[in-house]
Amino acid sequence: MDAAWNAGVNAGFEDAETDRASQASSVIELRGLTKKYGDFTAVDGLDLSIRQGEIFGLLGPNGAGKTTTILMMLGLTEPTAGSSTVCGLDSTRQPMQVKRRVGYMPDDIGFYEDRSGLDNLVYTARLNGVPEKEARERAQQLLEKVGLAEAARKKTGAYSRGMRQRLGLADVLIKRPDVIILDEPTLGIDPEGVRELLVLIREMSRNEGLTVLLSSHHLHQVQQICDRVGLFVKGRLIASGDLDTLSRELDGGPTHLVELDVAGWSSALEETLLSVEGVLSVSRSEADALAGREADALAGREADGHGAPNAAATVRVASSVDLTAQLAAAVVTSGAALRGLRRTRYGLDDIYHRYFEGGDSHGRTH
Ligand SMILES: Nc1ncnc2c1ncn2[C@@H]1O[C@H](COP(=O)(O)OP(=O)(O)OP(=O)(O)O)[C@@H](O)[C@H]1O
Repeated sequence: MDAAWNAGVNAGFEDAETDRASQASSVIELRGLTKKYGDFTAVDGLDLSIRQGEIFGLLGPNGAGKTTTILMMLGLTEPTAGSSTVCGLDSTRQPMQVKRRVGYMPDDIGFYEDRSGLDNLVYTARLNGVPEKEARERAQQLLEKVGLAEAARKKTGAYSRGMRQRLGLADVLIKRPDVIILDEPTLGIDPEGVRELLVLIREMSRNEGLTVLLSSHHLHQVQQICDRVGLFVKGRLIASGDLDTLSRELDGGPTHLVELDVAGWSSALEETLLSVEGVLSVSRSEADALAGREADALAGREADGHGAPNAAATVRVASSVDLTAQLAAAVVTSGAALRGLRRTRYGLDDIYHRYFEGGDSHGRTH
């Protein structure tokens, strides 16, 4: 675990030149940003640049310091040290100006429950100085965009969680911000609702050049829409970059995964696969391993380490180079049958698991 933590890289800032180039177009610039509560350091010397139009995922477990970071960026809490600049404005000294340029959607977004979605949006627009007529027009357009046109006149108290989140997105967009900050935007929404909301966020960012900072502890969601991800643990950014960069930079870590459906799986074959040069780990999927044990038990076999001669298994082989051909050859030469083969990308969840939980991909099913 410690080694992994110490190996923490900041792939977004490999050298000073890249750093300067990113600063030139960066919309969010955090330098040595630190927040202490008494002796406790919630955010510890955070350096981060986010470029215009980028969707950046701040990914970390509960209590990592994501919300505290966001509050400092918005000027809602003062840093103990360091600086936060958003759209060229100092978050601490110019919080009102920052607020005008940034749309913030907290995880517990609140609306006037006895007013309609439309009225809530118009109210927010008016608060932000948008004239009444324009506010109504823009509210209607946004409701259309987020798929709430039909519920526009319904009281928000009767909205589902997913509808509230979509209204929340419209609410942060109504003042035409340059940046939107979404804190756990998909909390409590069903999978289909999550997918729709993420697609919407991405579309809006792409169409309107919006810079998006999305805080989440949901790996798959971040992976789906973010251009770059920062892994945030115990107040520190231990790595940042796109997925390929992260995979490459987290030194020695696996970057390739091959999934093999094998008939005739045995521990001898497992050894053979492990001995292929470049293989870092071989694991059976959990569901598959259970099914295998059941099959062995039904066949009256003891778990003697040799497995069942005809056992079907799906195994995941991780490596730092592409070994697809070698692995297929190893299975076939061993006398087992290769029923299927899939190359999968080494995912953010694998990286997350390795860094945040100190594990490896052993026995994982996705
Ligand atoms: N006002 C405060 N006083 C003392 N400690 C605080 C305060 N606010 C936050 N913390 C602590 O700082 C740490 C970071 O909290 P923060 O809410 O920023 O984390 P987070 O990554 O957003 O987590 P979550 O996903 O659970 O919201 C936590 O340990 C939290 O208990």
